[in-house]
Amino acid sequence: MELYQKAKSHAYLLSVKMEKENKKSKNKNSKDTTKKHDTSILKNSKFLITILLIISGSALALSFISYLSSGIEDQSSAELLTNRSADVNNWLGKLGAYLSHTFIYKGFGIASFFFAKLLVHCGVYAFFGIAAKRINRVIFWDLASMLLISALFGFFWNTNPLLGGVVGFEINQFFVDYLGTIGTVFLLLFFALVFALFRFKLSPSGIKESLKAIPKLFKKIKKGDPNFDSVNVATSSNPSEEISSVNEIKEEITKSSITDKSVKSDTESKTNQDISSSFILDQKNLKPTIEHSSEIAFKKEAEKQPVSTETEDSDFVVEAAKDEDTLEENLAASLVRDFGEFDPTLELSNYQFPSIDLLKDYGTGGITINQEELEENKNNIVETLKNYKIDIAQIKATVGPTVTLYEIVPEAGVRISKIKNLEDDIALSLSALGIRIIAPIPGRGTIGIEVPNNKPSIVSMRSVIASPKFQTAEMELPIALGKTISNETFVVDLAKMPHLLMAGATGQGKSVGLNAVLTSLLYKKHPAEVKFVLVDPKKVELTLFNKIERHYLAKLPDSEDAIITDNSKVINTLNSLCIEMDNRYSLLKDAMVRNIKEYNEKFKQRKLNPENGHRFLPYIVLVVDEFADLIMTAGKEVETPIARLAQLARAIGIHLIIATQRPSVNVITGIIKANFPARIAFRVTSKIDSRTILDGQGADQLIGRGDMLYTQGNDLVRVQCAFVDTPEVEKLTEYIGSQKAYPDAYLLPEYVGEEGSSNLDIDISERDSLFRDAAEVIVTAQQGSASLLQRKLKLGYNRAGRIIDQLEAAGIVGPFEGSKARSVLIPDLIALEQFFREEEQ
Ligand SMILES: Nc1ncnc2c1ncn2[C@@H]1O[C@H](COP(=O)(O)OP(=O)(O)OP(=O)(O)O)[C@@H](O)[C@H]1O
Repeated sequence: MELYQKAKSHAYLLSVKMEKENKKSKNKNSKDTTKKHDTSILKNSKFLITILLIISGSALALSFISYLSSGIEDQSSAELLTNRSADVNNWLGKLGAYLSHTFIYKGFGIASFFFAKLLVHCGVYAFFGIAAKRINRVIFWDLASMLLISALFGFFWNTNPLLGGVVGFEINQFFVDYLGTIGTVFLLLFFALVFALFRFKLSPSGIKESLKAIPKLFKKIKKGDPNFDSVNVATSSNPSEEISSVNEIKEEITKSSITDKSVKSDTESKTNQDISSSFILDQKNLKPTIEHSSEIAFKKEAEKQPVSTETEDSDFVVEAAKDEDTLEENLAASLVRDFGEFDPTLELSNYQFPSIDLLKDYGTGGITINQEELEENKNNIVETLKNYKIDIAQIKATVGPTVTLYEIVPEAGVRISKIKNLEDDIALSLSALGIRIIAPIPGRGTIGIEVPNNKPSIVSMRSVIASPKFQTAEMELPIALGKTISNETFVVDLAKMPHLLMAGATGQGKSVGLNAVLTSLLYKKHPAEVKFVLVDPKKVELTLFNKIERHYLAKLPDSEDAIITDNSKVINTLNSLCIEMDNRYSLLKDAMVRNIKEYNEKFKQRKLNPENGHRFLPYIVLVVDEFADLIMTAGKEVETPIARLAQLARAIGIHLIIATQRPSVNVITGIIKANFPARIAFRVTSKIDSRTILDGQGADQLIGRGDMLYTQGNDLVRVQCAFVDTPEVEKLTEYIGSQKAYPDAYLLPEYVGEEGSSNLDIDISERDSLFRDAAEVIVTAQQGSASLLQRKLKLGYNRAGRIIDQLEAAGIVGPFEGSKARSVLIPDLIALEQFFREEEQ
């Protein structure tokens, strides 16, 4: 029975999904028909423009040729554009003569051909829909060529005004006036060199290589190397040389093929001859330009096509297998070249990171050292130890924001455990709370006694955010937790932790700690890079973050608030995160990478196709403010997904931060503890609690108000947590919230839990209050779909799904039918009325 119900709920889910997709495609279709008309007009006009460009470019080239051949004759008539009866020689009439005269004589000389070429080039590019970037490149280089060639002709061949045009002449006059003739020569040569270097991407090493290649080329020609292909020839500098050498090679190749394959049939040698003759014909057009080299490559491709040879036996056809085409250039590389790397922040490219001024400066500026206090404490420590016959060789104090560390080196022969046992006695003599003895301090060879300062100073969030250590941190998810005992900013990477457990008695600074974590991430990460899932059973602690919902928060598709305060919704969110985790793992598997960092890197380099479901993956940080409360109300239902996420989510960028007041073993269970190596302990009330959270004592000796111990599996570090007050968080979230945001919060995958599953034996008394209305909607529309109910009755997904199940149980709609909507078993409203009346009897 259970199985049947499960299968049914699954099938039902599918139907709802299909329904949605159908709806989407329908919407799309109706939009398409309205848009179709517009797009066809657009396409036609685009096509007309491209044709116009090609035709006008070709016409311009023809008129230039005609102008150059009939030349000077038309110069005067060109002035007579208004005179209809005037005779002109230009093939394109008066307009052709006028344009040619303007471009060639008054303009750029024969370099004006570049203009005609430019028109044709742009037309062809636009026709094939080649990226605007490449068209811009062509325009730039053609205009630059025009100017340079015009200037060169204007200077070196200034006897004929048609070569350089007025522009070439004027440019040179200008330079000659200011630089003299020799200066102008150098300048022009310099420009020509710069042009050659950038246009043809020549480099000194490239030129050297080409020079070196020349002797090899000759050797190959002499040997008649059949592998020597025409593309190599195209790079040689002298075109006439190329043509003759290519012909030589062809002869060589034909000769060798004849001698090698003398046994071949006549028909075959005929084919060879055909191919070689077409090859030679091709080489006639060969000039050392890029266009020609690609033409040759194209010919070669053509030669690769299957060649079917008919032998004497007409039934026997020999077909050579076609070679596979190879991609000349890596697709991803060409995409990156054309569009640049993918930028995840592009959608909110104007997003301004919050400035440090939003945070309050608590005016402490640093630590105030109280010499008297230091001296007194030192004497007390030395004296107390002396009372127990422990002599000290050396003592040193390091003043931190809340505690001072006294490092002592005992005389030789003193047992360390002896000092450790004196913890309470030292505390008594210093009459201070929270004395902690670290014996020995790992790696220092000393014993540490931490004594709280009389006047602790507040570590402001502002000071830690502004610290170079945080600002320059090269971490994925840097968190500035506070300052260590030696007053150094303490920055950790949440991505490395990979999950964080926070515990401490009430009022000891957990909420401030969570705010410090979130603030750090807000200062360092763009909204596209990190998303928060906030669970706040206390309902008041994290509400301020509501303002940044559409920037930084993630939520379930059907939930209204992004911040989850209702424990029953947490279960759905956690399960949804598990689905997101599974989805991300399959994306990673598909991309053949091991973690989110590599995946995003690959995605940025456009190596992953968004059409295959790939997308930029932001980090997801799940924050639970009161975990004990969750465990109390939901128990295993919460523990299982949390444990799953904790075990597996590290590689795919989901990190958990869990805070709890009660670090007892039934809250922080073994399975959770095992997966949370990074832990923060604020002050706790008992040694047992300290042991639960830190696997050792120490947390019970803290002094509270943000004094904490941090461990990542090995050493304990005492840190004073940075303090960030509610008004500061409010300012910060207001600043971010006032900026342009995404249309919605980041949507997690849909999850329908137990409550959404169907139960066919639904009791009439348990029917939804909208059951009757829903039945009417369904019968009127004759379509049994949950999304219809959602729309018409403005219901949430789960409730609509439940009503559909009840309708099925009542026999109003049929069972789930895959992609189709469920059939409606009652034909009209009258029959429905009848149905209800019968049911009531
Ligand atoms: N890092 C800190 N520096 C200075 N004072 C602090 C710091 N952290 C906390 N405090 C003080 O302690 C008070 C209580 O802190 P907080 O609200 O974070 O405790 P909590 O552990 O979240 O308590 P609860 O579990 O009852 O919510 C704060 O109002 C503040 O005055």
